[in-house]
Amino acid sequence: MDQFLEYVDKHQNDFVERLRKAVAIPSVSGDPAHRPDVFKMAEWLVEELKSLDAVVETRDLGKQDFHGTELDLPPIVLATVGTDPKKKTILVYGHYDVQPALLEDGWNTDPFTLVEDENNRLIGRGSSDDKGPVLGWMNVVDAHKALGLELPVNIMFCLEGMEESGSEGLDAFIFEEADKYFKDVDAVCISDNYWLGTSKPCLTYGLRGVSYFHMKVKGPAADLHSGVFGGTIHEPMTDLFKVMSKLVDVDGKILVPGIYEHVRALSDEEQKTYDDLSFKMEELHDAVGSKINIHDSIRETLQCRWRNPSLSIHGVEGGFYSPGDKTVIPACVTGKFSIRTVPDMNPKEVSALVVKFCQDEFEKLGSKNKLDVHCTHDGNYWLSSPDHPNYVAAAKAVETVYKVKPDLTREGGSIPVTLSFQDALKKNVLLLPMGRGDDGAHSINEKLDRSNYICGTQLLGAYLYEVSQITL
Ligand SMILES: C[C@H](N)C(=O)N[C@@H](Cc1c[nH]cn1)C(=O)O
Ligand SMILES: [Zn+2]
Ligand SMILES: [Zn+2]
Repeated sequence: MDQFLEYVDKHQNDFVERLRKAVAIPSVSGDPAHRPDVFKMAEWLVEELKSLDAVVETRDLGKQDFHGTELDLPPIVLATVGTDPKKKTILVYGHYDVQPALLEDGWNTDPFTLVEDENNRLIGRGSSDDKGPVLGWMNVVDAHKALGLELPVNIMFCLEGMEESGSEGLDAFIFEEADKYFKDVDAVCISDNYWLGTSKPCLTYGLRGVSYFHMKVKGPAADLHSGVFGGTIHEPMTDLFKVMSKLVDVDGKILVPGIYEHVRALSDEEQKTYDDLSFKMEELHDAVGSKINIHDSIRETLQCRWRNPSLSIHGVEGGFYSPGDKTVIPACVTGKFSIRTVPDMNPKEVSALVVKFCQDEFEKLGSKNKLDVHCTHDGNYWLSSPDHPNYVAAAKAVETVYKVKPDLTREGGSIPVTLSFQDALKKNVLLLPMGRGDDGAHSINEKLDRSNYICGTQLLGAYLYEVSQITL
């Protein structure tokens, strides 16, 4: 393992170049205009994996209905490095699509040009979520190939291009392939989340689920002049804002009746898991870039992030948003919001409660406009245990590379495929993040510190050595 660790350290710049090439492909899955780039990213990965002597194949997932338009779904990239029956097989999952990013959103540099700043932060969309970690696994294979070293395990890659847009088609694929492509898998490792703070690595054993909603209000046949029609018609945007304002209060409490009914009560045992975490309020302030926290204690803040549901309002499609003062009445507007779900909430029940509440609130307005509200995608929460040998192996790897014991964390974000792998393969799934809590995933100026990318590559490799030695 020492040879490998040393090689990674010495070849940092080669690995940064690999990340530069990946970031340069704007593989935004949520934007149909970028769909060809998502395909380009898949092709780039295929070539890169082949150059590492992996046996690579792609699987077509069919079509997506994108608001009435048919789009091709990007392929699943599958790759295998090694098939030695005497070795364990570790399945690594990651995604090659990214969130949207525009310079005018407030980025300091072009989001799809990797820039290293004076603090050795590698800035670019997808650097942390999730191109850096995906390339981290490839760097491990690369280092072994260059050194002529045998990998301690067989590695299987499963890379998707729709994670940021609901992972359409992936669940069915995993269940279908559980006894086929994935039949030899011994354990799963996913590097697609973040440390709690900025200084200490963590192992993550829980995720929130997510249910995403679109609420469309339409009335006039086309956008109208507000001077001519203002005050004479029911306005879609006014109706939308009225209903949206009923969803959540300023302290984050969700106002949809019944939504908290199945939220699991906090046990004494769970209470203890919030002690001794290396996270300070200042780190939260730094990550947010402001002191707008609802709760003053770390304990409450983390409970709200990890084990309580939350509702966030994301945006409005169809409204006027450009600079200047356009006096328009938008004809059709769609409000977008999501609920992060937790044990023991049920996505179908959540959806039914939300839809009924919005319809009831709209009804109360007495508007003649039309409302359509529905859940566009959902994914369940996931909760495991950090006691499994897969986690023990990862904790040893953290100690080898970082000389500290990792924090044991849950995550407020969602990776619905985690639960699918666990249920379909009946194997343990570990979340082993590479990036820091202040990386700004989904935000402007997303970054991955060079040290996290390089030590993260070492960590993923060290984990493979440790897991090869342990009885799972
Ligand atoms: C935690 C992971 N890196 C992530 O960002 N997941 C997304 C998944 C998602 C679901 N709908 C849209 N994106 C997230 O938690 O928002
Ligand atoms: Zn991600
Ligand atoms: Zn993401």
